Amino acid sequence: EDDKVLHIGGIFPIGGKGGWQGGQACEPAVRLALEDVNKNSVLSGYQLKLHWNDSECDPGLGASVMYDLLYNKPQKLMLLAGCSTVCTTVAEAAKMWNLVVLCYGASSPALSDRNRFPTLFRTHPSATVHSPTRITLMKKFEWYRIAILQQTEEVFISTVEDIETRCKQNGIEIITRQSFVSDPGDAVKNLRRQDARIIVGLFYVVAARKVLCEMYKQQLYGKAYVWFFIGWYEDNWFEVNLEKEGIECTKKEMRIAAEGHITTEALMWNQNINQKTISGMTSEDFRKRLENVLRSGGYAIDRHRYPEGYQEAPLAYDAVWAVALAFNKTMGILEKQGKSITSFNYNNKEIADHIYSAINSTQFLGISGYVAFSSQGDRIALTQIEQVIEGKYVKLGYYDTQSDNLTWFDKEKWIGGKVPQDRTVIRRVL
Ligand SMILES: CC1(C)CO[C@@H](CC(=O)O)CN1
Repeated sequence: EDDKVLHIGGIFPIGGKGGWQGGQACEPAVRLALEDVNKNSVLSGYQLKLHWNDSECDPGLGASVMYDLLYNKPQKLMLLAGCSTVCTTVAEAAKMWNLVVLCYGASSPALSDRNRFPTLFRTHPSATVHSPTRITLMKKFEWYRIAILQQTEEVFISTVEDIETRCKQNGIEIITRQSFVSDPGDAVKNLRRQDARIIVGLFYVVAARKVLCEMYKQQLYGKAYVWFFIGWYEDNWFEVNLEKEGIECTKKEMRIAAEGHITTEALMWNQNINQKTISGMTSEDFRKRLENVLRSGGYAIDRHRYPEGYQEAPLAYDAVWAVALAFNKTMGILEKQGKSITSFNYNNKEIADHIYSAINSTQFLGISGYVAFSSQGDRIALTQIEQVIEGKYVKLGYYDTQSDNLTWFDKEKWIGGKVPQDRTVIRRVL
């Protein structure tokens, strides 16, 4: 009967053009999670039911979807959302309805602000999760003089602020910070003028192709340079869409410029592919189930035509488990007080606080690896380091920020046969 059902709202970026349409794979992943949670009776007899709509990754449309969900019965106990812009809008408003918001696809560092977003949690790591990894590598290879090249987008601006803070704490000098809106030509020229050798690049993949071609044209690549790029571009990003995007370099030139660059990214799929997670599935089991659901949704998976959000799908799947485990914990506590979670309403801060503290302390092994939240609601995640060696990405190691532990495979290759230096070394001939 209906009173054994717990209702939640969902806002997925599916249609539209701007930003990230990751709801295409994340909504199917959430469907799988609801199936599993309801089958495994994680909620001791209650069923979890989702009511959702498409935000197109547009904050205005996301807000109207949220109002529809809140002003139409049944009452929702919390909201799932994706895209940083939509999560910013939804999470800032949700506190007025005493709703926890769980974001499965939001990387913006700005969302770690508990004053603006008091009820926000995210299974998607903040973009700042790369920073301690980059710093660890700089210290490992003794690079204490670095430069930053960034696209002027909010997510990269707040990421650079985080890098600057950590560089200061670690005695690493940032000799220059160059930014560009869409044409990186002048910014790359300024890097050369300042004799930058170790450069952290922060931009979306279309801008990354423009940077790479500029690097080639201005000879800012090869044995004397180390570039840090973001690791979540598609694997062959530096060889595709060249004509379409008016890139003036050939595939060969792009490969030459790309050789040797290092990437950092947050791990979104549990790397131990035979390890059973809380659902009983391994991450490989999940991959097979997800790909079947996507095929039946019309995606050409076998031709590697994945929908957007495929990479982040485990974050959406695990978000539902986090909600179910938190609700189960909350119901246990409320029952002891002779209360019920179904008596929650948007003005009931007491039950909202129980749900908040239950999520805050929820930890489990999910498809995306160990799931736990920081005091700002951020996902605690591992990062992976790779390097392009002979045109292909090779795993160099993993980094765990929590324990400051670097797992290194000693696979790195330097074009000049030795670790590039962070500055021109004048050899004094005596
Ligand atoms: C790794 C990426 C692509 C970063 O942006 C996220 C979307 C967003 O932050 O709006 C999705 N995942």
